[in-house]
Amino acid sequence: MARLLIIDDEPNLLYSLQKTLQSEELEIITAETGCAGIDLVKEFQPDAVILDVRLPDMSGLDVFNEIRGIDTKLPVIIFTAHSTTETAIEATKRGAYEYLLKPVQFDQLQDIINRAIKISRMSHFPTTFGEVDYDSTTDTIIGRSPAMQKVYKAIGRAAPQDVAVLIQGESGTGKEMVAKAIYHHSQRKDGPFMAINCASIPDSLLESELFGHERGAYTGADRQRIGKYEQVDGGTLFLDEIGDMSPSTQAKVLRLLQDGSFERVGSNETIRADVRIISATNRDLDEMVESGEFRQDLYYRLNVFSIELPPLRKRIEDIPALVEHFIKTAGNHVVNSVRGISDDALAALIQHDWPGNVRELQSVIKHCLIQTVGELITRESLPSSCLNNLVNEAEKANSELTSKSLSEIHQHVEELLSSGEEDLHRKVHAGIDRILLPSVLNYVDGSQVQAAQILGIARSTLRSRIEDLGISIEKRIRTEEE
Ligand SMILES: Nc1ncnc2c1ncn2[C@@H]1O[C@H](COP(=O)(O)OP(=O)(O)OP(=O)(O)O)[C@@H](O)[C@H]1O
Repeated sequence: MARLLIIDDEPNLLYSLQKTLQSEELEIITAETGCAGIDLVKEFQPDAVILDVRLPDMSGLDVFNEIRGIDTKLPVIIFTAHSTTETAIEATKRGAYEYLLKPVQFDQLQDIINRAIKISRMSHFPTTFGEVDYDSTTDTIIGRSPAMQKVYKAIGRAAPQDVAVLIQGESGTGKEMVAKAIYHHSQRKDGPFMAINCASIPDSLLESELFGHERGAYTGADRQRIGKYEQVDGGTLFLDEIGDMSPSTQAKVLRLLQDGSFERVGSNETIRADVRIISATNRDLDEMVESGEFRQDLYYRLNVFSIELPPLRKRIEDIPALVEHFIKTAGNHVVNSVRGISDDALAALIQHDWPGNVRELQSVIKHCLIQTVGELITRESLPSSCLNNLVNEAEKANSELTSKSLSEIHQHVEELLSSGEEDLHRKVHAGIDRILLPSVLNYVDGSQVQAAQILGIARSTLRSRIEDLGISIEKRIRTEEE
């Protein structure tokens, strides 16, 4: 369960925030003074803090500085009134996560809290690979397939070098986990970490989110805003879904990567920041560069080091370990008695093609934990989406049976080859057509129109094959009784 500390001297506000925000996933702790808040940061180690800039015993900025001294990575959301926005802006320049004007809108607050908690967890809890330690708070990348071993080596090589890294792979393959692992194994691991999902923010707001804006820069910009790039100075910025950036944002990000400088939207002042960029995308950037949708120069800058995450269907040997891992970890959220999976259920999971990759497998296991009554996940508790492939497998088996019956043809080809015959294509095809064409024609009572349709060839082709092979057609005339 995540923890949120709210430091505000208005008891009514504390009460209503506690009532509305408290949930099964979020515990709320409150303090009415700066000193009490600082003590709670030490004692409870919250995942995020909401801090009012005006407190009875200390200035908000001093409280913020103290909190930073305890935990540099703890996201602090500042509450401010119009009269104290300067202090809030100053705190954001020093790395506060966000500031919000009172009275706050609940939806906006909820969204910011969720994002802050996510960032807090990403920057506090390391990601490792190899052995899993279920007693610790580390997040482990599971998989020992050769494809994943390559990924681990790449993380090991990329992390200590202070260069841009581009992570590519289909959705749900673990790109965010890899980004986190690179950060935690880098020289900047004690510095700030921020993440922006370029696809989830409307393009008009993305530039402002990244670079900030001046008051009046555009309609609705009623106050200055500090961008994430400025806030994360000295740290690491994870740009997710980079393929979704507009050409104008691409141009600005290119400049950042070239000389580390940028301007807030609506300002001429050039700001410099020292930020390592890790980016990720599930889109084919090579193709986007070719079609002109993505700048080639930016692609080169982002792609100093590249890591490709393989789709799950190409590393099916990792499925048993992932299933075991998700049974153990998803069990923290779902009450169940499941200890393992039956062989036929596991076989079905291995045969599925996993378009949603590891994320899909994770939610399938969660589904199974709810559906399963006993200790083993069985085939009956799998969602139908995982069983579709079994039908396809059965079809494949049927076509394999047919090919077995055609093994005589194979033998015939071998004989023709060893006896030095020529014109093999015509001869072998004639053999097949002598079986195929009469069967189909017989099936449709001699109708060449229907036979051509079933065979998937032109009527004229069918006619000339019939003539070439001298096939006689028995045309049956249907009687009324039939
Ligand atoms: N190898 C792995 N071991 C354990 N868990 C994994 C692994 N790969 C992915 N996951 C889990 O699957 C989910 C999706 O992973 P993640 O968000 O890193 O994928 P992604 O590639 O960034 O997806 P998207 O492109 O949709 O953003 C997460 O819950 C993550 O913990």
